Amino acid sequence: MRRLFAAGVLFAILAALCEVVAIRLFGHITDEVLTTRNLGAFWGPAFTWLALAVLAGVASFAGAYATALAAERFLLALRDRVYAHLQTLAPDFSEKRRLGDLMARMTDDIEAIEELVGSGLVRAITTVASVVFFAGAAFFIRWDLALLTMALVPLFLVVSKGFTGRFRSAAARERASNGAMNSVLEEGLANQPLVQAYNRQGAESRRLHGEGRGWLRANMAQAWLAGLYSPVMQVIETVCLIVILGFGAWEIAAGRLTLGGLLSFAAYLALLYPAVQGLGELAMNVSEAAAGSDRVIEILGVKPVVTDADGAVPVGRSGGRIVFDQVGFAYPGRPRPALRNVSFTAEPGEVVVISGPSGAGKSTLAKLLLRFYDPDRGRILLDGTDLRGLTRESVRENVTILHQETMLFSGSVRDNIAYGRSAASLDEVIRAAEAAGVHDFVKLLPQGYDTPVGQRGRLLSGGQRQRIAIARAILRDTPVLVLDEPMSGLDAATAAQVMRPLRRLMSGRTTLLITHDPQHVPEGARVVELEPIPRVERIRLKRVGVPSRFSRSTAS
Ligand SMILES: Nc1ncnc2c1ncn2[C@@H]1O[C@H](COP(=O)(O)OP(=O)(O)OP(=O)(O)O)[C@@H](O)[C@H]1O
Repeated sequence: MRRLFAAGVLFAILAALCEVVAIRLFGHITDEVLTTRNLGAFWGPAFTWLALAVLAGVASFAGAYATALAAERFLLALRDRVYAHLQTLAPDFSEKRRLGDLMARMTDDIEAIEELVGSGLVRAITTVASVVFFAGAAFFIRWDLALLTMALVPLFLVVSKGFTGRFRSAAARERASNGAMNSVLEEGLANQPLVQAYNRQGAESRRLHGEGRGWLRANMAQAWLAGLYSPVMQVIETVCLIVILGFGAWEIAAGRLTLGGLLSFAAYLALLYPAVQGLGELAMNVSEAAAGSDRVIEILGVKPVVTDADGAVPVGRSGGRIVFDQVGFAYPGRPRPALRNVSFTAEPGEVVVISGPSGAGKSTLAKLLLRFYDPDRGRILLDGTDLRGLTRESVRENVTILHQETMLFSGSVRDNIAYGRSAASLDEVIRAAEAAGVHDFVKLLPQGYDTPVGQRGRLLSGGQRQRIAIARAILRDTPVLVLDEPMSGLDAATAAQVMRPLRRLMSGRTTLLITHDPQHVPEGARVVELEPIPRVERIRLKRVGVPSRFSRSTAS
């Protein structure tokens, strides 16, 4: 990639050099052919000029192509990297943020970084090189005239600096508005059934309009600055050219300069000033890019709360013995613990029911088992080994979770069932589907297992989605299973339909069944009852030193 960018720079410099020589030839033709009316001296320089023009064309094409290719590759690699980083953060990270805004960062704002360190840098180098060449050539013709010209260059830079600061703040507002607008769109479309059922279409449109107006204002501030920049620069440029021409005319009259010399000098200036102006514009582009890249760098700067320890080892297929040993945990930045002093053991193949009222920490317990977080106190053991000593990937290879809300991708039924084992054959998928009670309704779908399930599986019923998730879990076949309220949102009849495949799924696996509904507690299963930690209790306990009444574990 670096080589491609370097090739882009070299080709662009070659094209600029060709222009320098071409202008010199133009001066030569003016003095040797036009002024002297000697047509015989025309052809040599004319053909050289033509050859230079072709060479410049090829070089500029090759430069543009190499830069674009490098830029696109850079973008691809960067997007992959940011996405991979996002996937190392606990899912709560995305849940706390607005999805549309995150998506804007992953698309438009990532392009901004490329502008900054890729094609922007190439343009900066080539523009600086052009300035040096054209200025050098002008010096070569008449150093004193060139010096006069150079004296005016700082004027360009001062003016462009004034523009750049304002442009940057407008660009930052524009990036933020873009993210906000995307969020409103994403939320409004994802929650469309709610929006329409609650007659909130107008309110949602107004929200979008409100964010859109912010975006419009920020864009107009940028357009105003960009629009004003060129005319201001052009006026300064014209003043410079007039001064130079006037001075040059005087020099010609005095016989110290040829007409060809003055014309080439003016031609160099005609290229030099736009190049200097280009530097100013580049500064504005960089400001815009910096505003976007700040937003991406912010994501890259977030460290995952859990990483693999240095000596972490992968665990193979475990026997499935789970021990929670005096586990305590508070979410980062939350003073109040979500779990305190939780202890229980789940033997291989055993079903342990995790019960307790809403907010007691049941789902948090599942997150700790999957190592989205590590406990602040105590340990969680898998087959006797602390999870912290195992790689996260291998722990998750042993645990399958069925979330409260069924998550499906927009692919086919088959893709969704095979999500945890993409190499599974159709036969294996069908076997899992049969065990999960999916096969019967899939047979009736228009394209069978290839039928698309729609965005998040919305083309299926809640019970069907749930059973597809069960088939997915059956196919994944891990020794440990976590069922997080598997019946929530299902009516009694559908819950009954789901119950049988669930039992099949649970058989032979260590299962943590999270539920607060006693109806779904299998007979004979042990129950670990979690109680929420009241806000005041923590303070009282600290003062009087009463042991926690939190864990009423029946086990270990
Ligand atoms: N990502 C988070 N950041 C901060 N606090 C959180 C987060 N997730 C949950 N909590 C808090 O932790 C506590 C336990 O939440 P958890 O989701 O584990 O409860 P739960 O028992 O599963 O509840 P429910 O039965 O309603 O699903 C709650 O007080 C909740 O507000």
